[in-house]
Amino acid sequence: MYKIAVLPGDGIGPEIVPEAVKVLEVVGRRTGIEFQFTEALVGGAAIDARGQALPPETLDLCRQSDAVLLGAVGGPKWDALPPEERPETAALLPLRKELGLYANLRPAYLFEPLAEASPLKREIVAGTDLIIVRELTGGLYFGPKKREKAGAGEVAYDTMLYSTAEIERIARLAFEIASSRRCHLTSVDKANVLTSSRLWRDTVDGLKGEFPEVTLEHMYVDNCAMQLVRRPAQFDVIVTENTFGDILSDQASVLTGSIGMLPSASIGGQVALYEPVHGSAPDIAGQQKANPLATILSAAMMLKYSFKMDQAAAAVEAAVGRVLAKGYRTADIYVPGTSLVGTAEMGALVRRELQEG
Ligand SMILES: NC(=O)c1ccc[n+]([C@@H]2O[C@H](COP(=O)([O-])OP(=O)(O)OC[C@H]3O[C@@H](n4cnc5c(N)ncnc54)[C@H](O)[C@@H]3O)[C@@H](O)[C@H]2O)c1
Ligand SMILES: CC(C)[C@H](C(=O)O)[C@@H](O)C(=O)O
Ligand SMILES: [Mg+2]
Repeated sequence: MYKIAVLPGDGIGPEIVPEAVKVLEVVGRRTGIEFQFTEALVGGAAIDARGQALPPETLDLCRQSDAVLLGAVGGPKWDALPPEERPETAALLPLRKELGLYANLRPAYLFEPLAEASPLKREIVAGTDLIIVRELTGGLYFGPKKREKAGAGEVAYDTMLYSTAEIERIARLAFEIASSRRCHLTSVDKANVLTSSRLWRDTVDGLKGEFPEVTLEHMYVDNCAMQLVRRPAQFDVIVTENTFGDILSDQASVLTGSIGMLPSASIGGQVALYEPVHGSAPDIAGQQKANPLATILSAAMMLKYSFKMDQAAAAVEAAVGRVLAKGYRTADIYVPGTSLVGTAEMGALVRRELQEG
């Protein structure tokens, strides 16, 4: 039996997360493995109900679970709060930090039927199958920061701070992942300007000898942003700093048709956390327009990484592929000639394929 903490959060979270939970229920029935789901409050929903973005009982539940499934947090309702009380900084970042989730894996894979859904030409996106290994508990997000009065105005700073140990553990994981894939690792930094990037580059270089089968290249982040939309097929595994990885993964999502397609796994601690790359999408919340596939594919990553159920994970991915091949699309990936469906309908279609497959 596996215990799964379910944190729907805000905006479209309560619409997409149940679709992934129901997919896991089908997997449970088919494999005979019991999943026990317990829901908890996080983000704006927790601020409203408990006055705290990350209530202690939510953190305890996560710690006592075998895996965490999260929707998204934040939205305009809580935007006026001071930075330290916002759902993003008071719930999501501490949750990742508390659980020790230093590695965030963000695969960007193009399901072939979606080549038409990308605004980029088919010839450009063809062959997109990369994974961004984003450092998640250090860097610019977590270094010393301050905002204070200075003369007539104010000054503010954030610090991109890394230790050798922090870089080594994320880089080693990225080398290992590259080694299990197409053996090409791109380390992305801004070493022409940033001191922390110099340490990043030197540390990554220091691990090269342990992975002779992997070809390592270094790339500046600005060039990487350009190369991603020029020739994405050149990438296999990208390892990078927290903020760079955040930005590059949203960009990579466009290659796959939509940000509604990108799953993620945050690993490194006792309990891993799975969430779509996108946010709470307030502009479409409550309308059954959200694409649940990123969350369903995040659940597939849970099966693979937390429960070592590789076959079941592949079955979920294949079911998603078949639904897309049959022409069903949520609004974000819709093109004329395909069949427009809502959030719950898309979830039900994946489950039907899974049951039949
Ligand atoms: N992990 C998280 O919890 C997380 C991640 C990113 C942003 N956020 C928060 O979410 C809020 C909104 O942020 P934003 O608008 O910059 O980013 P967003 O990812 O929520 O939305 C960006 C755009 O993508 C669309 N989109 C996102 N997910 C989609 C889906 N599943 N299906 C279809 N369309 C989808 C939205 O409708 C919107 O047009 C903010 O408060 C932000 O801080 C949270
Ligand atoms: C909401 C925000 C703090 C978060 C991040 O930057 O990590 C989000 O953008 C993400 O990509 O998960
Ligand atoms: Mg982001």
